[in-house]
Amino acid sequence: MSITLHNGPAQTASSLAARSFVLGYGVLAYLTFFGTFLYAVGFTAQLVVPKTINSGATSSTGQALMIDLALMSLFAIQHSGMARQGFKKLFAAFASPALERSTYVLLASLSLILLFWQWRPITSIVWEIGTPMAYAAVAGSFAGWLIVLYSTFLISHFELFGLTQVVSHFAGRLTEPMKFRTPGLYRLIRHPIYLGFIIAFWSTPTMTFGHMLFATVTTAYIFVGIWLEERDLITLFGDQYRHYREKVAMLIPGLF
Ligand SMILES: C[S@@+](CC[C@H](N)C(=O)[O-])C[C@H]1O[C@@H](n2cnc3c(N)ncnc32)[C@H](O)[C@@H]1O
Repeated sequence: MSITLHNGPAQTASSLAARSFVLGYGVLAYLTFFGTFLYAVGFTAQLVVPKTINSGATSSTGQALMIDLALMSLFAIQHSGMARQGFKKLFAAFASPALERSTYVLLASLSLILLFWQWRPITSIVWEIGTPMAYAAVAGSFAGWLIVLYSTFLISHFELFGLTQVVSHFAGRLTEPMKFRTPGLYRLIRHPIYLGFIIAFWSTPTMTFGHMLFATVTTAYIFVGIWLEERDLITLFGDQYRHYREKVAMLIPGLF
């Protein structure tokens, strides 16, 4: 639900220009996210895109390890830091809150683009699966990406990526804070988006050391992200989230 702001009949040209800027910025951020998402599929599955997790400039294993860990750390710091309520309050003191989610999405996408561009491959093989199981592994990875995308729609895709906020701002309405939702997969597990990522990153017919480093660090980061996110969700939704956490598994129904 949204609330209409009473701007009066004489909306000035400058306020229209400001609202158009916010809208354009949000659309640009969304398109950057969507392009980055599609590239991420190709990057990890090594399909279609020019630079993948197993290609690009080669360096010594030690150097590659340091560069890749630095790139993943940069993403983690940006992604987790800006997602916290404290940062959101700080942002609102300096800029329109309508821009907050889009800025978060834009900077997360840019740090991922940097990672894709500068990622150093480490191509020693950890496992290699022959056909027909190789096809199953590729299908598993695509299933993971589909779970991610589908789940974003379950909890409000366009709000998650900032478009709802900038469209509401353009229309002169205040958007209400994001609601707590538990449709579909969210009735089975609390974090289907993160589960989708884990499946997408680990399900591969050829696991190189570099790919395994990426999958291991991102999986560990997801567990830290869950801990931080659930702390915020309890602050925001209190007992509603506590009861949900008691009843619904984190990632695997019936296990944990
Ligand atoms: C990248 S999404 C990941 C959501 C969830 N952890 C998952 O893996 O499906 C992170 C955002 O979703 C929000 N969120 C998490 N669970 C939610 C729910 N059940 N309903 C609405 N928003 C949720 C968090 O507050 C956060 O802003």
